Amino acid sequence: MAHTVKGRIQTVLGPIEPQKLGMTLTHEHLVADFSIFQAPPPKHAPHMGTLSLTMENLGLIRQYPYSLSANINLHGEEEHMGEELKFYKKNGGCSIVECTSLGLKRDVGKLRKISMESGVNIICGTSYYIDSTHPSDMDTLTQEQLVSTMVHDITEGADGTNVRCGVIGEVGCSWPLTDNERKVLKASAAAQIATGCPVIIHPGRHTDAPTEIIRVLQEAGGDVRATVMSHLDRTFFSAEEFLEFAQLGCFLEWDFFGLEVSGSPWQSVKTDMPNDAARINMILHVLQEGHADQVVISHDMDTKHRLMHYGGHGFSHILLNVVPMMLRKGISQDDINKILIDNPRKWLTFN
Ligand SMILES: CC[C@H](C)[C@H](NC(C)=O)C(=O)O
Repeated sequence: MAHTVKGRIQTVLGPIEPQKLGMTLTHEHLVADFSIFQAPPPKHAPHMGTLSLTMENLGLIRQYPYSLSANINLHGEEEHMGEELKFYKKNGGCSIVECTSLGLKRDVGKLRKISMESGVNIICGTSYYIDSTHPSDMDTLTQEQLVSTMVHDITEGADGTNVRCGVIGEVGCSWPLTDNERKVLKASAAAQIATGCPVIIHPGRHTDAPTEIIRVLQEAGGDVRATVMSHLDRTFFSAEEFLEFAQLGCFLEWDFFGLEVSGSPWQSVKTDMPNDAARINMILHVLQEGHADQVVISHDMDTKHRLMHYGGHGFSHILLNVVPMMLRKGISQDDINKILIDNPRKWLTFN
């Protein structure tokens, strides 16, 4: 049967009607390996790389989550992920966009199993992550070959299964953008044109990166209004930067809710990671300037220590802790519904 998903949303269990999507986290990981991000240990704990995830070590791990090799590979956590998603559903959550793309050890068969067991809709991703995770033959792969891989993942199935991808992304970009990442961006735009599938981007760590990426996508014919720019809470640091970028018309994503440690191996001394209150304050400002239809939020769960099983905030953090703080800070329930329900639904519906 022809692949007919126009006007619907493609989950790992098949297409659904948009009104079935419900409350949605737009940038998460359930099955992925982020070992490429292993960071050096702090001087006071030179051997932390081989520690176990225990209560005694949790304080150290929360400060240096990417310095512990056991913390940055989510494979093998499927049972705990299933328990997390059942709790998420119990708290009103309905759907999750799982943004593990090629280069992060995606396994859509495991995602299908987690979705079946938890009752939570999962939307999985295609395209390629950052340059350092590209396949060894990326230099010789043509843009047409990249498009073909993405279109196959969307229309036939990924990883040798019949599980079809419902987003193109997260598409990985470094700073500066490499030639192969530029090729992948153009291929992602072409795959979007060919299938009507939405796009989600991981920008490089520079305030100029998001705008450059949008320009590349637009020049390749991409639909900016069906595109999410991720990680803006670690990329923009002033209201002016957010508001100027919002004029371009894509979705803006704050997706590190629950990460409340000031530092990270990649931030400079001038770009401290915000806490949740600072994220909400900036979102409130963007809403007040008329961009309520462009905001989406998530946790970007990419390490074990953030799971409840290991003493973390879990996938229900936004619903249980962030939403009440948003209301206390003056964000209306209508705008919260836009952020968690309406905007994800508009973004994820195939054109
Ligand atoms: C998986 C995301 C990257 C490790 C990194 N995360 C943070 C918190 O900075 C990023 O590039 O966003």
